Amino acid sequence: MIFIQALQHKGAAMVMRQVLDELRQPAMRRGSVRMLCASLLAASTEGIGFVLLVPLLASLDAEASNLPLAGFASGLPLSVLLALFVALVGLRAGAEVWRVLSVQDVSRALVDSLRMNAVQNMLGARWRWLSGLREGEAEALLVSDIDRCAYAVEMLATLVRLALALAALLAAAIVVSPPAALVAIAGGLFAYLLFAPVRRKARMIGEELSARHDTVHTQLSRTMRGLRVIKSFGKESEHARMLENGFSALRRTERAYVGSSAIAQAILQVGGGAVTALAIWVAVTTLSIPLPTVLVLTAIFVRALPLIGQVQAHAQGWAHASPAFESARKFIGASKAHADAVASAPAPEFKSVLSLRDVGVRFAGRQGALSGIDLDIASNRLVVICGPSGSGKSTLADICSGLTFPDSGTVAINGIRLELSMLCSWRSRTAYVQQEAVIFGGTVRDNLRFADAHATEDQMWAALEEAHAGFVRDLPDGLDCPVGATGRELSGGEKQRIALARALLRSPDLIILDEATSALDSASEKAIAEALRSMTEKTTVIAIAHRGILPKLADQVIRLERGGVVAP
Ligand SMILES: Nc1ncnc2c1ncn2[C@@H]1O[C@H](COP(=O)(O)OP(=O)(O)OP(=O)(O)O)[C@@H](O)[C@H]1O
Repeated sequence: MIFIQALQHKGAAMVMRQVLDELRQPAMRRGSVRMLCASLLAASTEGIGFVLLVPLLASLDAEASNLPLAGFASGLPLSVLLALFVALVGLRAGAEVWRVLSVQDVSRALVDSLRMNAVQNMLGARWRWLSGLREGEAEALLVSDIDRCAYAVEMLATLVRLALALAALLAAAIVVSPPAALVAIAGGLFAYLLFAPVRRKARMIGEELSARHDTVHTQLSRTMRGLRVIKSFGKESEHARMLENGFSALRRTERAYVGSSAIAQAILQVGGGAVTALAIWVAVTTLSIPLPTVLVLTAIFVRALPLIGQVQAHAQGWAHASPAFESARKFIGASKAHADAVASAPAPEFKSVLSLRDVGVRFAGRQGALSGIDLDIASNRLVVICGPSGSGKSTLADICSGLTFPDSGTVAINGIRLELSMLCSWRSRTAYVQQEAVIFGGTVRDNLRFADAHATEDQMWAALEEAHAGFVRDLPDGLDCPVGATGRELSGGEKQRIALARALLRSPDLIILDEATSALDSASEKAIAEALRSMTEKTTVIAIAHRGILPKLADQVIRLERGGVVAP
């Protein structure tokens, strides 16, 4: 019955299967078994404790010696019976501690495993799929959704414990008086069915709460990303109002959720109380059960009532948190379905020419981003790609760098066709610098070593000089100056120059710059453009640039319009 309730929301059976699949993994199997054993131990001690009440009453009252179980443990002095009782309570308390710790271990292990699974599959997915992810989608999933999975497991584990405890109490009631226990079961089932609409409403509010959480998360991450634009457009108060509306809608739903949970619990308590009263009335008036038995039964039912209330609360908690499993599994499944090509073959060194023949790229549900591209890019040249926004420049750069594999046509290096299996190897021969230069936390040195873990101090300074990033010498601690999120905030131009130095340290065959000089002043841009020109002695440079000095210095200018090459 408990699980029927827990499984009532849409697709819940599938989610339950997914959770059980996760719990069967070797890292969690032992913890899950420990969790189950502790729950069984706690539940059975509870049931035995109540059954022990019968000989306890029998030892106190001569009338109680007629009870069905009075003979059990007869002859034992009161002190021994009480000591047994205390031992059982102690055992139950110990089992509960063991259970809580096991649940923590399992839920944390599950979160770590899900998160690592999601991260690894995401990092291993094709760029084309990654670039199409909704803004903030992966972060929301990796941080909050996966944390909600731990909560769902805790809810489920508690539901199991409650189910076992209720089963033990029911077994105790059956041992004490089977007819009265049957009346209570029938009454309980009736009350359960009667209050189904209340539970349904509580579940719907739980689902609405999940949706509101997602909305607030998305609004917050969009605001954080757009702070500069919000401020420059003077939209601070408008945005604050939008967030306030989101927060208050969340609060209202949270209140409704708490209220509906409390009401559902209160109704369950009242219904349970009525069922208990009915069972006692039937026991005394119709079944003529002796008063001491009725007392023990009452104690059992009174203990069971709050447990039923807890079942309701935890089933709601599970219904609220378990959809996070579906999201996590869907994300992992999608990343796997878009897994990058396996790196099984080496790509040739770029010695003479990179050729594209009739290359086409089409994103799902869109017109082709590129079509019929025929190009030859000779090695050790400075090549500029230009064209209007959306004409396919970044897509072409992604094809050249091996981040994207064309849907049609071929790419060849020195006449050797680039196969899907060579893509990873080819990528390792290229370096990419994007417009929004990415600087990781840590020091300048850490950022440079990202490209080459064994780069020497001299190599790092040479790359920095070549990228016109001499300003690093003036930073406090130079190469060891903390930068990025954990340290000094660098300007857009400074970041671009460090990103360029990092790319150079990789000694690539091909270096691709996607508007990577856009944040520089004209003097720095000129200096870097000249540096790029001289870099062609050892590498090939492809730069996406709309204007400025780069197209003038280029050996080859490729102009794109609507996904096709046109005359420059
Ligand atoms: N991951 C994606 N999913 C769907 N469509 C995409 C994706 N990436 C690019 N596109 C679409 O492909 C077309 C070419 O995009 P691309 O980014 O290559 O153009 P671009 O010339 O670099 O544009 P811009 O100069 O504005 O950066 C555009 O219509 C774009 O919307």
